[in-house]
Amino acid sequence: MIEHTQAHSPALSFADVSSGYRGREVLHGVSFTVAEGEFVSLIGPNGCGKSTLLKTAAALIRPVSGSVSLFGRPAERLKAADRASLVGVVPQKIESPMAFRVGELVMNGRISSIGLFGRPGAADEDIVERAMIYTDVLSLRDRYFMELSGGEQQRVALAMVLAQEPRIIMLDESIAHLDINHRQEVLQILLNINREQRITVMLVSHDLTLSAQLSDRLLLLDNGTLAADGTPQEVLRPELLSRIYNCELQVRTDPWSGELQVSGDLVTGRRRKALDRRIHVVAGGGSGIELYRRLLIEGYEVTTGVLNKLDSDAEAARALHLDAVLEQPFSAIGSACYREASVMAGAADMVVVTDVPFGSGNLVNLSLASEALSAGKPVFLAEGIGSRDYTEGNAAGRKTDELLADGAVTWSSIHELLVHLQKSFQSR
Ligand SMILES: Nc1ncnc2c1ncn2[C@@H]1O[C@H](COP(=O)(O)OP(=O)(O)OP(=O)(O)O)[C@@H](O)[C@H]1O
Repeated sequence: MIEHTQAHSPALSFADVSSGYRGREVLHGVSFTVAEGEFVSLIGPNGCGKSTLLKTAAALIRPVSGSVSLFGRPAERLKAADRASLVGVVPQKIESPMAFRVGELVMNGRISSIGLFGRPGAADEDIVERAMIYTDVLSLRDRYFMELSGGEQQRVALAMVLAQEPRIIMLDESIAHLDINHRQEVLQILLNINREQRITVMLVSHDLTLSAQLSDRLLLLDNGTLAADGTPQEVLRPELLSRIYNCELQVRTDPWSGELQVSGDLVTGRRRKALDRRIHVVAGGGSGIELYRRLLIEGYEVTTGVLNKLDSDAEAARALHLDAVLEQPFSAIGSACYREASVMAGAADMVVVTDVPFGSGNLVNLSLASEALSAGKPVFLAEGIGSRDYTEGNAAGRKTDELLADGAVTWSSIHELLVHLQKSFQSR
């Protein structure tokens, strides 16, 4: 253990940290502290910045602004050996030179203590052996690391970090490849060293139920900002999770254990029943792709148009086998295509307008929404059409105001839209 760490400083502290990669800021002004001895899980959707946060915490990435400290010491000023005695990281992807055998690699965990050119003593050998026994990799000692399975590699990486004897261990989805037996064992090891030796643990996990079960506290990241920081009860709120993960999620309390369980809706029957619900989507410029995908996954029939040929939404509609009305490339929508789309939208149960920009060429598509409202069909408009209005005299904005006055409803995320659609169908 190194000297000079502050007695009562947090194990990890982020103060207004922005960080990322060359030309790409991923974390934006993140602040939190982790007390020594806490077990914290870092959760959030793919790409929200969890690994980047871990790398920044372990001083592998230097923040663009703000400061990171480990046990009261500025992370960027720590020497490599000091850092290794404070932080051990089990990464998501493990890279190791081909020629390393497992035993040598785990012994590498001791380098910060014995020095690069020092010889391991009996105590080091014992620590390494213990770490390998704990993680069940002793029998792999003479195998080459790169020849091991994903789960075996993860256990060796954990053995190396345990041999390092750091004061905080960070694991980046490191249990994802483990079978259930080894997963339980690894989690138990982490819990034991956390409870018995007050080693701080920070775990990145996509398993929200498991995170709640293990952790004192959860940090929820959303798009590089901290959306919530609190106990599992405080953070695992269905509305918050559904908004951030952009899908419908439920949180239940297990009546026997009192533990929180997070789940989504899955249709698990052998044959999914067609919903027999048709949505016409007014899109363009790529604004429809994600919506088409989500509506199809939810079981809706989807039609779309009028789009221009070669538009990315038109390409997506073709790839997804959607019925679509297509105008010539780079041309204003003509009356023949409009009439065709009007028939198509007339056959749908509801009309959805995406956050497509409107100009004089596609303004007429908004009339599909007016027609649907006149026919008594629900219409859902992406928020902010007025701010993407490139028509003369703000025609799209004015048309939107009319649609809203006539009963159209706005949506700001696909998840919110899906909830609207479901409610509308239920109330019909
Ligand atoms: N080396 C890199 N260079 C440039 N961009 C990167 C690099 N590593 C990650 N990114 C980008 O930074 C963003 C955040 O990535 P990060 O790996 O931190 O997310 P994550 O929350 O850990 O995701 P996941 O749950 O999918 O593992 C992503 O958009 C990713 O593409």
